[in-house]
Amino acid sequence: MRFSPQVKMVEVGPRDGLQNEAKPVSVAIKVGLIDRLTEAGLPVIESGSFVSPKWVPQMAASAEVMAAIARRPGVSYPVLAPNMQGLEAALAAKVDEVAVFAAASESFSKKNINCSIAESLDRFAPVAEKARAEGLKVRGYVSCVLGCPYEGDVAPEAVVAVAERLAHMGCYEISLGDTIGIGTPSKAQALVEAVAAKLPVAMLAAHFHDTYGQALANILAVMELGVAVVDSSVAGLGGCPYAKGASGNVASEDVLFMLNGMGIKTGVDLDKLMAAGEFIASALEKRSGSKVALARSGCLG
Ligand SMILES: CC(C)(COP(=O)([O-])OP(=O)([O-])OC[C@H]1O[C@@H](n2cnc3c(N)ncnc32)[C@H](O)[C@@H]1OP(=O)([O-])[O-])[C@@H](O)C(=O)NCCC(=O)NCCSC(=O)C[C@@](C)(O)CC(=O)[O-]
Repeated sequence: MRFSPQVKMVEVGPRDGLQNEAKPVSVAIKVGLIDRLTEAGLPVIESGSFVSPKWVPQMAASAEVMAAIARRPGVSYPVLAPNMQGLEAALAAKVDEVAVFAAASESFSKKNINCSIAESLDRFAPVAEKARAEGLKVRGYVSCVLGCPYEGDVAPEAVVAVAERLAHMGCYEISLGDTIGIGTPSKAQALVEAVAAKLPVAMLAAHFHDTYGQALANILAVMELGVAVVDSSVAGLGGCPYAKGASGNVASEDVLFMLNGMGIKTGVDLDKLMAAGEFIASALEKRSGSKVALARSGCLG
């Protein structure tokens, strides 16, 4: 199959990236980051998470963030909502999209959201129903699609079962999360083939962490099968609080550099994206996790 001529880049840095920061990140910095990402032309910017502040303190001020960002018409600013309480808070914050997040591994589900996979899906169904009734789009995540930090290998059938349930409850897109970044291209392709046997490939997003340096290769591998939605995190921010040692998502700058080089359209401006990456790396006093950013700043070689 030929690559899609256009890829939708879903920026998850302000949520997936920042949720893992040990030191508090101020609302002003989060807003500064999201506004710069909007300026860069990203069509979707996951901007917060209405989860328990005891579980993920870094996302506690998501309502303030949502109130302060400059929302550009046509751009979606989703937030995570694990239950009705989260959805009510998201509705009060006037979000346009929510994401529910399940796992393909029982142990991860328990550690991450304190319930079994089946319980989580039963909990998400009314959340999705109400969100859609309120006019919101609903996205579904499946974590641990290529491996689990507690259980090791995860069978593609386990992922397929969860992805189907999420699709049936009305999720318009299913994001396949390699939470610990352990997948390799042939495994990523086998997974997408298994899910795409049941759901349209146009519904699938690649959400690959870069722990083992495989993310870009895995993205390319699944793009060969028709995947045209890619989640990424500016400056390669993040990890997962419930997957120790997992590094951030693949860096958005690196994904965009690859797509630009292949002539694939995204609508995202690399220079402005790099400016957003520099802003957050400097605010966090960290070196960027993007190879492109390091190369451009002369830090490589
Ligand atoms: C799901 C729960 C809430 C269950 O947590 P629980 O303790 O089982 O919930 P509960 O219903 O028994 O409530 C306990 C307390 O939490 C409060 N609470 C309950 N719900 C909410 C809410 N929505 N917002 C605010 N507060 C909430 C509730 O009010 C109560 O407060 P208390 O009476 O003790 O003061 C908890 O486990 C949780 O918040 N987990 C969050 C986990 C998380 O955010 N993980 C990171 C995101 S997932 C991820 O990163 C993976 C992904 C998506 O990126 C894809 C990939 O890479 O794989």
